Amino acid sequence: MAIIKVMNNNSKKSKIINETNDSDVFASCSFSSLGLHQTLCDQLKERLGFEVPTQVQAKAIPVVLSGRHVLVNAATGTGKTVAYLAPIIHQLQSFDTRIQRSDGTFALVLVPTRELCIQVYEILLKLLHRFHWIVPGYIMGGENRSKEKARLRKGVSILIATPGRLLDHLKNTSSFTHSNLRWIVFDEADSILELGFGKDIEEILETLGTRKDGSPKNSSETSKVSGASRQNILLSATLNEKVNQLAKMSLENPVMIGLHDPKKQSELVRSRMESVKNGADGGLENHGANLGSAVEEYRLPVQLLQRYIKVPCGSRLTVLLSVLKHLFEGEASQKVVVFFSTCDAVDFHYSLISEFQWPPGSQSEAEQRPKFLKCNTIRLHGNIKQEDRRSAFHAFQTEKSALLLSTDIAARGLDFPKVKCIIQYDPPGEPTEYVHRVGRTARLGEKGHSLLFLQPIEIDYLHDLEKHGVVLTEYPLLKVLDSFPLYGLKYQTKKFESFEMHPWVLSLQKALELFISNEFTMKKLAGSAFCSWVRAYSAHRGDLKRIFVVKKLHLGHVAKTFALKEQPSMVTKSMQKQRTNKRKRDLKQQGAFKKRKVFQKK
Ligand SMILES: Nc1ncnc2c1ncn2[C@@H]1O[C@H](COP(=O)(O)OP(=O)(O)OP(=O)(O)O)[C@@H](O)[C@H]1O
Repeated sequence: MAIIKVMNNNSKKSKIINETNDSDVFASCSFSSLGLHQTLCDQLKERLGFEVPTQVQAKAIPVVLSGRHVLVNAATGTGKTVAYLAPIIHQLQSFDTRIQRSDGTFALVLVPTRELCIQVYEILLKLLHRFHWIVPGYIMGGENRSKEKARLRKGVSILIATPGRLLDHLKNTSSFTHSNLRWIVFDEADSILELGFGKDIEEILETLGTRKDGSPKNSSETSKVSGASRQNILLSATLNEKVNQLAKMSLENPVMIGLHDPKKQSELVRSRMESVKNGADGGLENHGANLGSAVEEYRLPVQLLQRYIKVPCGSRLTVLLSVLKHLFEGEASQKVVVFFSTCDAVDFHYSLISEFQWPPGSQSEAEQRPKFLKCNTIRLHGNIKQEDRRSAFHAFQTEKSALLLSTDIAARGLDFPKVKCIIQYDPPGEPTEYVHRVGRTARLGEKGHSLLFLQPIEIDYLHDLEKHGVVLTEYPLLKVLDSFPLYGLKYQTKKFESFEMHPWVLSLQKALELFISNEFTMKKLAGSAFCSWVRAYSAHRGDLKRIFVVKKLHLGHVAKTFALKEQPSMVTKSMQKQRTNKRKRDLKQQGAFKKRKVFQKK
């Protein structure tokens, strides 16, 4: 019963991670006492400023050093990256014969996004400063393939990769040596499958010959680490069926770290017993992980203040802008992330925030009027060019005060220092997504707060979160709205039937609509954002369709959230597109295209 033993040991050694004070976040031991080489401990201190390990590092490092397969489940921002990088580096530097570039790749770290790829690579670079013979590298979508090929040909000892690009090189780069591969790490394990990389992962594991038994595919291949078998490591802040799937696919008799609360343990045992009873299993020791199907209780940092804003659809935009204004005017250095459901929505809000001025006035005084929001605004999403994505990511990392508008690209694993507030303007999909999004703040014991926007018709989402032990309180919106001065108008009464009737909201909405209607480019952006937002809303899956019901939306009110006076005709638009396509097809068939070209040349 190795799994249970380890979990019992862990629960004796440490307290639950989600506490606020340092002694609960950090372990009372040193990195060297965990068995790490002194030079590596020095690097952790000098390059990263890490004096002592976090609780999860203290638990995971010895287990990774032992060579067992591991599943680490720990809250966001608890230091999971170093928990696997440090022991891998320790092992690599300790080989009797120094490894060489020509030995190829020893460790592979799979991550779901390009930004996370760069982030892990940068930490790795720092840790390897004094181990120059261990070569770090990364391969990911959007980068130059031939340059990557050249790097792989020369040899990369520790390779960080996104799954699609890795598979591409496994198939097409014959000089990519991986016969010495000893570690495969799945960072943000649940997300890798959620983002649709499932097939790629199966193929990767098949190609690398490491489905569970860990033996290299070709036993005749000489291995630098002969005798040592493959070790697979899975890390995630949330557990769900996807992690279960990946664990079953890749882990053999794993040690579970973080699954130490009694509820999870008994779930694990129960689901194991059921499998045994059904004849599908032989016992706890000999099989892959199974996390059971019970509803998982999420572990969020307790210092995280979680609130929701219940706001009618038509007032969402004005409320968002007001809350942001309140935050940025309240504190000199403020770092906020706002999550949107689509790239178009990010683009629209980015342009709006960058250009909208306040108080409203005539065109002639436009140059003197200040911006409504005085903050450095950055945007990040998948349709931005790779170089711009990279610089946006770095800009938000280094800025002391900034606003990041992003899709879920920024939800997983990204470590932006000092983020104080997370706003989920468009609600997340699965509750796990909620956890990862809010996990960008309140990291490693720091303070942070989060705001979830919900329309009155969506309020049941709170019950879904409650099932996972996540309880939110209501944000004092009225107090915030009342704090804004109105130009020329006075608040008649403090009681409004709905926020839509609040004088501040009314005047701001009017100014926004005027601004959009006068700016052709903005109107176009708003139209595209509206269409993609409705499409994303209707794409909610499974159980969430019960809460996010597109038919219950008043599209006129949705238009108001993009400061449009009326809804753009999505139907007409798509019909027009269909008609144009059909006309083109017909013309092509008749050879009319050619004739027209000849005619034009004349
Ligand atoms: N031992 C340590 N001492 C001080 N700071 C640390 C230590 N370990 C990690 N950190 C810092 O804690 C933060 C969170 O670390 P990391 O990104 O590895 O967390 P994570 O658990 O992987 O989070 P997520 O689940 O969001 O991916 C980072 O800023 C990192 O630099």
